[in-house]
Amino acid sequence: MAEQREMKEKNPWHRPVIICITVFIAMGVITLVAMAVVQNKPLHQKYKYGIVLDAGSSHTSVYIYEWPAEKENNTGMVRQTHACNVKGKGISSYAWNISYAGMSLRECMEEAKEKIPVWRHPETPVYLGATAGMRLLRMFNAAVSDQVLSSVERFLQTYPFLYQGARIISGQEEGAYGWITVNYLNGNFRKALTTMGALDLGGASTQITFVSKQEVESEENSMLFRLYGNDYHVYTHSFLCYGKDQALKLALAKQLQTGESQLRDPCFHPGYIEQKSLASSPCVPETRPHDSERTFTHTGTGNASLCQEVVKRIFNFTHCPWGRCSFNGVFQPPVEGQFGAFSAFYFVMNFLNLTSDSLEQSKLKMDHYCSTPWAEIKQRYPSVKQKYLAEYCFSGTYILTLLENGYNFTSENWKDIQFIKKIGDSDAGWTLGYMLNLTNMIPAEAPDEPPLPHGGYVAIMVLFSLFIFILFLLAYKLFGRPVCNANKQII
Ligand SMILES: O=P(O)(O)OP(=O)(O)OP(=O)(O)OC[C@H]1O[C@@H](n2cnc3c(O)ncnc32)[C@H](O)[C@@H]1O
Ligand SMILES: [Ca+2]
Repeated sequence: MAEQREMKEKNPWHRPVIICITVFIAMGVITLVAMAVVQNKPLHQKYKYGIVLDAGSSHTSVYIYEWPAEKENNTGMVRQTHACNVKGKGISSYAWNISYAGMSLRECMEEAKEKIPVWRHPETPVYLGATAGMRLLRMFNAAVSDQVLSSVERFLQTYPFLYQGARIISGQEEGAYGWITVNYLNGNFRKALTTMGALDLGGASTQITFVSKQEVESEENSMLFRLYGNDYHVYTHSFLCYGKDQALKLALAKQLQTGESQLRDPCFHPGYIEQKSLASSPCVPETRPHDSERTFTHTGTGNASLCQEVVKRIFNFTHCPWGRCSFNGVFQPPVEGQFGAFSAFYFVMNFLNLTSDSLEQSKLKMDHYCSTPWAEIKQRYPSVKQKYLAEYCFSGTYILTLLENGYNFTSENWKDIQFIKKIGDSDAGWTLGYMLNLTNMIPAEAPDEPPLPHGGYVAIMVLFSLFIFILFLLAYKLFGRPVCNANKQII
């Protein structure tokens, strides 16, 4: 019994004071950890929004982007939350029906109003950028292109958003913003990784943009960006009239040069026959404004190698005033690194199932595809829009020729081209880069970041608190003598 009492007296856990102290320490540790968690927990996510309208030559798309409000200046935070395709053709097609240009955007803008919380509307910027279709219209008739822009401007101003302007962006901007988009979405700027080039094929123009270690001989093709503390010397060029719709017009015009009204075309399937007219375009010298439209009977013969010969004729590979050129006398350093190829590069290569083939395999597949009778193609793909379907043989051949003979990709570096539509949730294209630039969301210098991420900070707090607690207990066990015990002995 006496032994038991002695053990009880020696065992500090039986004393209320010790129990109280221990409970207080435990509560202190819990409070410390809880405070660290609460203090550093991200606040309830509040998002900000931005709207960009891509007024392309073939159609307009409305993109909504969002980013956490409190992380406005952190890169990698902006993502696309919604995309809406405007019904009908691009705004340049309203040249003779101007008042409807703005109205055509109604459905998609109403959708944007619903998707973005009402209280954010007044601070949500809206930008409209028009590309090659409007560049061509401006060349064709500058007054009319101004009126079309005014029509969309007036319409967009009727919305409760923060209207930031509607303008025709330059080919250089289009290329550069596409490059910014793909590298931003891949996190290449943030991590200071090697960047990837961007290839965009639209309806009326095409862009090539990449970082080159070699000197860019022509000033108009050279751009310097300082992003996130690093300098990027970028080569970019936009070929107006070399989008896939205008390239087809160029190819038809070349073949129709002989003045015949019958066109036997190797770029269309055997059995394909249509009455067509070559609508006027500033891209095709033979059909300058006011020329009467040329009507002809378009018959397919389906031969990919002959088609490639036709396509090659729309490029000038001989004239080059620089050290080296792509085509039409345009300077281009040798392609280097990985490339992301999007828009029609993706639509067409994806349809033809060529996104992971070698250059040689792709050519063989094109031979087979182009020679397939039109009736069989229609039967095989009943749900595909007939205009696209009829043109895939031409478009595929055009893409292979543009990449190999135009930009000088080879069998060796063909695998460096990735045909992409989206990166994460966001479409590859110039719009995101445009908005990031106009809202200053990619800083020139890397902002200071906390040395530890939130999770790491909390984990370290917890571990240290536990460590101190255990140390305290150990110290007590080894050296501690309760004060009340000593008092008892004196009495
Ligand atoms: O950049 P610009 O030249 O102004 O043109 P755009 O912005 O209107 O051009 P897109 O990238 O939207 O489309 C490029 C072309 O691809 C066509 N296209 C779109 N979807 C397609 C699909 O699924 N299959 C084949 N072609 C398609 C479209 O009609 C255009 O001719
Ligand atoms: Ca485009």
